[in-house]
Amino acid sequence: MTQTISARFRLDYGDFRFDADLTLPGSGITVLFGPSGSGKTTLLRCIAGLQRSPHGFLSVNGKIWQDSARNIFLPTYQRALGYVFQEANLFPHLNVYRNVCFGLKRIGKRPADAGLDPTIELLGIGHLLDRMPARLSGGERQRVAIARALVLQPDILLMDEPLAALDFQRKQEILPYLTRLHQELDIPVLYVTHARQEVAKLADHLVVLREGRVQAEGPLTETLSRLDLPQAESKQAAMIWEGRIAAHESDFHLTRIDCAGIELSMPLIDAPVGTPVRVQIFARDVSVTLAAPQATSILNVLPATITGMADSSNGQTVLRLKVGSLPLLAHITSKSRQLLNLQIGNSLYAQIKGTSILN
Ligand SMILES: Nc1ncnc2c1ncn2[C@@H]1O[C@H](COP(=O)(O)OP(=O)(O)OP(=O)(O)O)[C@@H](O)[C@H]1O
Repeated sequence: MTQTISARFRLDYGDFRFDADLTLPGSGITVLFGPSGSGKTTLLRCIAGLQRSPHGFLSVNGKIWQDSARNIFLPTYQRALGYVFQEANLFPHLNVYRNVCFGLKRIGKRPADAGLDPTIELLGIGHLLDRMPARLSGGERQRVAIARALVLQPDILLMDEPLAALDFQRKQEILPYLTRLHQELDIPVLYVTHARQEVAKLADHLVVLREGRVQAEGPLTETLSRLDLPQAESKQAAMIWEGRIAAHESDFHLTRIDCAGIELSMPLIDAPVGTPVRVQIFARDVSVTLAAPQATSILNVLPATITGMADSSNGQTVLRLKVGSLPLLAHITSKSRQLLNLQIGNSLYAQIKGTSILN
């Protein structure tokens, strides 16, 4: 069976035209990113069959859900999908347990057969089963909504800004559950967000939409390191590295992590050695030096090679570096680039302040 999602949709709303042709991984989290009105929800709605693209094709891990050329269009209820919205939309008159089990009757499954217990455990809602929705926090409500979608054992999970309605604190509470979901779920998840923290924590694959078209698409680090996209120049430009906790230096409140053989020092992470982590390194926090500094306060000085360079009109240059096998972006002034006479292929050192790296 082909473990991919093939989606081709063309839609005309008059002022807005949506035209996308995507082949996405059949597992992991694909984040749909893009400005307001770029077509992220439209894409999810086409996948769900809530919006019918007259010229469309959709297959999800080998199952054809739409093929306009052959006049195939499965209505939403025949598509094995879970859809989680910004608002949890729980039934107010049913307790958590009955909300979670609500859709099971329709698909003819009993709770035990639907893998209810692991889902409840995964989302940490076991202690809430008797509660009514009015007595749940926003984050708990969303966890229930995700559980309700997952017990249906869908072939794909669609999540449209599931954290957008939550305040900062609630977001921080729910993110670890989504990270677990990410590690344990083997169905594909399409996840719409505007929030870079969610991209950093959750994305395996990134689709950047702009004005109804796919501007870029690919594995996370590959896409984030593309210099031809406006995001490379933005103040928020960052690279995500995956690694494991190698050691703690508790006296200094530091943790050392190992990312594909590269060791980084960063602020203490409260988790055991060996725990997988994702760290975010902002391009604005990376500087370069041609010679290894002798005495520096900067803890992370990493041998690197320049693999790409782009000057912007505002006197800034974006460098794409390779550190071992990992890509890294650095924002420097175009003046520094000129003074150091930097060229593609040069070897140098990337310097990253330990305190600037985010977990
Ligand atoms: N049913 C519809 N009829 C006409 N236009 C529509 C319809 N649905 C969406 N649009 C238009 O399509 C465009 C894309 O909308 P969509 O909701 O997909 O964007 P989005 O990227 O999800 O935006 P946001 O981040 O604000 O949620 C918008 O210009 C919107 O006004």
